[in-house]
Amino acid sequence: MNDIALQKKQLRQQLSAIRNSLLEQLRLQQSEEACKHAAELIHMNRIRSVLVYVPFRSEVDTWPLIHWCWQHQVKVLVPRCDVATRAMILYPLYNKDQLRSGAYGIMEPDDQQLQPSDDIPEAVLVPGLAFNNKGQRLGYGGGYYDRLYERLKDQTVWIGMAHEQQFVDDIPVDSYDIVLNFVVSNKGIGTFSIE
Ligand SMILES: Nc1nc2c(c(=O)[nH]1)N(C=O)[C@@H](CNc1ccc(C(=O)N[C@@H](CCC(=O)O)C(=O)O)cc1)CN2
Ligand SMILES: Nc1ncnc2c1ncn2[C@@H]1O[C@H](COP(=O)(O)OP(=O)(O)OP(=O)(O)O)[C@@H](O)[C@H]1O
Repeated sequence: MNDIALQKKQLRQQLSAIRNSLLEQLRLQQSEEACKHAAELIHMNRIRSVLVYVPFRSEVDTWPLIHWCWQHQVKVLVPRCDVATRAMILYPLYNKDQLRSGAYGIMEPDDQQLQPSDDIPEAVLVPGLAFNNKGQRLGYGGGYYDRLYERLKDQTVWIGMAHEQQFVDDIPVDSYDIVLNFVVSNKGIGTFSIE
């Protein structure tokens, strides 16, 4: 394992422990606040479609934002993992019943009920373990969002979703890692690298 890979692994362990230690009530309250800020950002930028992750483990809970999007005619897309190629396939989601348990135990679009979409979302909400104020981010190591980044890069707005406890100064990065345009947390909206 190279140096950066090792550093990523250590930071993952450290930050999963921090995120998992947040009490449920605090996590939900912070998620509500982060979703409110994300909705402001979507509204201000007149974004009409968003790729939203379905939360698992102790991630920022995105359900309040999904409901907000449905109420405000913002199209919601959710990803399904193709584990063999580590690609994500995007599906429009209209209600909760269109999800079923999928790869890694994450709720995914049920392909018996839904058709994949070729739509390019105008924004992508990115989950993660650690974020910093340069727009860098550390995920679980599957490279799923990095591959999507390679595919969509400048065609969409990249928004990290964080609990305030997930901010760190330095994140080890490789050349293929996402650079986020915004990181939204319960504390508000952080902006980076906007051309
Ligand atoms: N809600 C949500 N959906 C998502 C992601 C995410 O981070 N959050 N992903 C973002 O990419 C993808 C799933 N990626 C994942 C990658 C690895 C593991 C996982 O369980 N990894 C093991 C460690 C494996 C190892 O170190 O070899 C673990 O954490 O125990 C889970 C999800 C796609 N969907
Ligand atoms: N664009 C890409 N094309 C092919 N492989 C890639 C690409 N981006 C990343 N990878 C591979 O994916 C693996 C995981 O990368 P990394 O550790 O940065 O994941 P991560 O960003 O934490 O995970 P995720 O995006 O799933 O949350 C690495 O082995 C890397 O080589």
